[in-house]
Amino acid sequence: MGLLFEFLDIAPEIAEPAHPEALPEAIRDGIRFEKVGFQYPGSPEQTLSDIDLSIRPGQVVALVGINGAGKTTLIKLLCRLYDPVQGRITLDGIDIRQYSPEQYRSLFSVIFQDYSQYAASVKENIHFGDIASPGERLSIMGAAINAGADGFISRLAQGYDTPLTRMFDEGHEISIGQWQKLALARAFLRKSSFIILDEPTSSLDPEAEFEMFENFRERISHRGALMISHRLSTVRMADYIYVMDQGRIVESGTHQELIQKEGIYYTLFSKQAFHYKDAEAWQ
Ligand SMILES: Nc1ncnc2c1ncn2[C@@H]1O[C@H](COP(=O)(O)OP(=O)(O)OP(=O)(O)O)[C@@H](O)[C@H]1O
Repeated sequence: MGLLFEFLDIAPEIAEPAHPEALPEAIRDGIRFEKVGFQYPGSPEQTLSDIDLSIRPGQVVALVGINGAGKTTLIKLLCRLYDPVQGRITLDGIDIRQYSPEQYRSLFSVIFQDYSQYAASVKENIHFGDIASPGERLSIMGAAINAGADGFISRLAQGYDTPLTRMFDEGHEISIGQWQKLALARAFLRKSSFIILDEPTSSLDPEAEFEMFENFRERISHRGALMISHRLSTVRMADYIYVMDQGRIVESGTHQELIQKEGIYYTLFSKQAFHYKDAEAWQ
């Protein structure tokens, strides 16, 4: 089933439309959530309410909020692992329930916090999960460069052929941050239209995080990106930020707009900004 399901062992019932729409060849407007509500089957309460959100091609969108706010649930609906109970989600104006679920999901590369680590070579760790045909694949090295992984890979004794983990006699252990970069390279390798990152930088030190997101917008090119992060330094480089609380979007805007508002976003990140000692964080 590809990269998307690497991390998810759930497969709820999702209906296949009788006459599916063809996916757009090039995405123009992107994804829109329109007044979306959701309740997990068997759950007594609504997990998402009244969600309005959009992700356009080439745009980096961030989702922030305290634990349990509903961020991962929103991603599950975005990737059509569940359908809304109210409202709708559209891709270029068409309800996503009108597309074949499998084709629709192929638009997404998702990296969750507990991304996979394969006891295999660096090269194999990047191209596992690639469901595109060989002719369609971007080069493994290109994807690694895009993910900021090429530097450490080229310093390994056998470069891209280096076996990873000590399960091999000559296997190398790499750091969590380096595994994270390989997961990002895996996402870049696929010709997906959207990259979804759920806490992508939790294990990265500030320097590695800076490398990973330096010129990120240019590196995603025409793709749309949605990231969940608890780190101000990651979130503030997004084009647009949604703040969630108890299943609702309670604030949205650019970093600057949200700081000026002095609301929930401001409160969430004020302690972190103090640690950054970085005046820019507040601009
Ligand atoms: N499969 C499920 N069935 C029922 N309730 C669920 C399920 N998964 C999550 N929930 C509930 O939905 C709410 C939102 O959870 P979700 O994981 O979307 O939050 P989150 O904002 O991503 O949190 P975190 O920052 O901790 O990852 C929580 O109250 C959670 O307990």
